[in-house]
Amino acid sequence: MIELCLASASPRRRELLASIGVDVDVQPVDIDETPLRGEAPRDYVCRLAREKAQAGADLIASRLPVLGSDTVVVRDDEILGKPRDQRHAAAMLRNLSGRAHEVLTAVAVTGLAGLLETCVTTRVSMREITEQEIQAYWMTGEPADKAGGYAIQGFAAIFIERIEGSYSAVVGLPLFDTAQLLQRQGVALWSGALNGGFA
Ligand SMILES: Cc1cn([C@H]2C[C@H](O)[C@@H](COP(=O)(O)OP(=O)(O)OP(=O)(O)O)O2)c(=O)[nH]c1=O
Repeated sequence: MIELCLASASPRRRELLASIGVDVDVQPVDIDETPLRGEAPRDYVCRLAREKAQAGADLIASRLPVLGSDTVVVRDDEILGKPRDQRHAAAMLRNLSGRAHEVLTAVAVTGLAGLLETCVTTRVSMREITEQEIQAYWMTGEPADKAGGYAIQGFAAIFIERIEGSYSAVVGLPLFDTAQLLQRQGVALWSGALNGGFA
């Protein structure tokens, strides 16, 4: 039974939810993703997750809970979203090469319990990446639709030395924290966890 609407075009988010037993109706939304002047990265991702969830709720006819989410890479307080083109992607990877950065993923869920939200920070350490690797990586097609221009779940795994935090959050949805929000909204997870935690 479908118990959740996913306000997202991201196949990763749909697959991550399926992995904990949550099938969704998909309702992509189109919101303005321009940061506000002086907006802190954390405030920005939280606002976008909320706006996606609310835009989804406004579009659907049913009263299903609606989940919106946003992921950004942050380096020295600068928000790195999706690359505009190859040059931009290369510049992002040069900036991340040989250092640690943070990945922020916010999740918001509308429902009977009101609008619930959370934001998860994961620290990702990358080894140094050569110019040749940067150019070759673009050709894989992977960077184009990913925050920071890389995919930890893909070829970029060979660049990532260590993470501290949530792997699933880097891929697009922190599963532990998301499960807690969904249970508070009464959404059933895999069958053994129907009423887990917050019943
Ligand atoms: C850092 C990183 C990001 N990503 C993805 C997660 C997000 O899908 C994407 C960041 O863009 P988002 O704007 O968060 O999401 P989206 O445009 O894919 O989907 P929607 O707005 O419709 O919900 O980057 C990875 O898949 N792997 C990674 O290692």
